[in-house]
Amino acid sequence: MKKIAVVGTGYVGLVTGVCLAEIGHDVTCIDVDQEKIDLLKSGKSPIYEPDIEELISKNVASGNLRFSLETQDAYEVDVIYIAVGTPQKKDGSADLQFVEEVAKRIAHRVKNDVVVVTKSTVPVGTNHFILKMIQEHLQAEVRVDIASNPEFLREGSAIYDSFNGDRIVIGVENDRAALILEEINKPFNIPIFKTDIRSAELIKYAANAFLATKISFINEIASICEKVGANVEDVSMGMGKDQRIGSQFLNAGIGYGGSCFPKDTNALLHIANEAGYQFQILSSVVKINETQKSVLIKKAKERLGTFHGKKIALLGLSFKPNTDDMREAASIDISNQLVEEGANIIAFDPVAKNAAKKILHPTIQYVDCIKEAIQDADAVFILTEWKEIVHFPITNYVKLMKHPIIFDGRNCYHLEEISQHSIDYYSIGRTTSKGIDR
Ligand SMILES: NC(=O)c1ccc[n+]([C@@H]2O[C@H](COP(=O)([O-])OP(=O)(O)OC[C@H]3O[C@@H](n4cnc5c(N)ncnc54)[C@H](O)[C@@H]3O)[C@@H](O)[C@H]2O)c1
Ligand SMILES: O=c1ccn([C@@H]2O[C@H](COP(=O)(O)OP(=O)(O)O[C@H]3O[C@H](CO)[C@@H](O)[C@H](O)[C@H]3O)[C@@H](O)[C@H]2O)c(=O)[nH]1
Repeated sequence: MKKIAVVGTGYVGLVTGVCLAEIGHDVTCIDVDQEKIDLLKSGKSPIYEPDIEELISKNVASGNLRFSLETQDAYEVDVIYIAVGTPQKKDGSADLQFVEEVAKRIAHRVKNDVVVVTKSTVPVGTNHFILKMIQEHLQAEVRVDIASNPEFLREGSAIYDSFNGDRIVIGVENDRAALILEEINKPFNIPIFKTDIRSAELIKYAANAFLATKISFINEIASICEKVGANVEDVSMGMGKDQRIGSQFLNAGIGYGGSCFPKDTNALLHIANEAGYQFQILSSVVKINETQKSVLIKKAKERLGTFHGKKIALLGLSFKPNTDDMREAASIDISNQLVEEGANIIAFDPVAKNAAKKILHPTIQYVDCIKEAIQDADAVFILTEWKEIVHFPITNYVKLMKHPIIFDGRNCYHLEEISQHSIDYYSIGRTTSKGIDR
């Protein structure tokens, strides 16, 4: 059992802290955000993530887990994980201000030997920059080792992913740090891949960029499918059955969003550029994703002519299901454009309503059920494949809408089923269904 501090209690820090406590470590989760710490102390999670509140209660009760504002005591540990944000700067590079701040605070606070582990996604060279910052500001005579331990969890299945990951990557430069990291992670029973620090840092960006590439690739195949009358779902299925390709991350849609792919692809382009290399594939991946965000609007404009005065229902607002995260969600650009062109928007999301209210246009109305959203709507846009939307009976669109027109950005419904109903149905990379009586 190790005494661990996790600095930053966002999606990654909170999940990391909770899971490390669950496997028996003594964990203090630290944040500078008083509101978050107060909420966590009351047993509530500031983020929506399946199973997290149960694990928080269980581990707080067992004494393995506690939450703290930034104090001296909180740093009296063997290992400190850095899990603060590394958002995108205007030039596309990663903003390291929070990481730098934490490094300085560690230097001022630590009183015993520690290993500083970076979980945040950071450009190559950042772990060494962190060590330099700590050494420059260190107040006590202690040994500080560093390790890169990039995180691969997905939002919405973060706890599951932490216990079922394909690998744990550890970048180290000495045996002491390697041994401590191996010991900490052993109970997860996940293969550990040990490498040097710079490679570990790059693995994270390369993995996200590759997944983003798969998505942009299938989105381009979807556009070709629409032109040649093929079905992207079958193409994707047929490709994915080849184990060298793999079936995951080949779902065509309205592009990737979220807190990671958009910022990490741009950061990697910046890293490559700084190193004097033009990463051409990745530049295209990013451009294709930008274009993909507008395909639904384009289809809708062709069908409806104008959005002015139209009642449009948006189903699903978060960047993907099972999360309340709105960062880089497709709903942001799409709703902004619809509002700008005079549409009246009624929105439904089973979880992200409150998060959406903070960033979407104030004229948008929110409702708590799909039926209410689509009642008398001129058109429906499906932006997130929440199970509530996927399993919503198709007959309800016919019963409740004036003249059912659906623009589905996530291919939620089977074409065969939808074609049994009087619905105009436009999806991605599949033929348009005009319904039985048209
Ligand atoms: N969200 C994901 O799914 C995911 C997955 C893998 C990796 N990552 C990476 O992990 C990092 C964190 O991402 P996130 O989504 O958890 O971020 P987040 O914005 O949800 O959380 C960051 C937290 O750090 C806190 N913080 C900032 N400065 C601090 C300081 N000086 N001391 C203590 N706390 C401080 C903030 O208050 C916030 O609670 C990023 O580098 C991200 O790229 C994220
Ligand atoms: O076949 C697919 C798969 C995903 N997406 C979209 O891609 C985005 C990202 O999805 P996902 O990867 O499931 O979510 P994240 O939580 O952002 O997780 C990614 O980003 C994290 C942060 O770096 C990494 O840790 C994870 O491994 C990586 O999957 C979402 O908008 C999805 O709708 C598609 O369009 N098609």
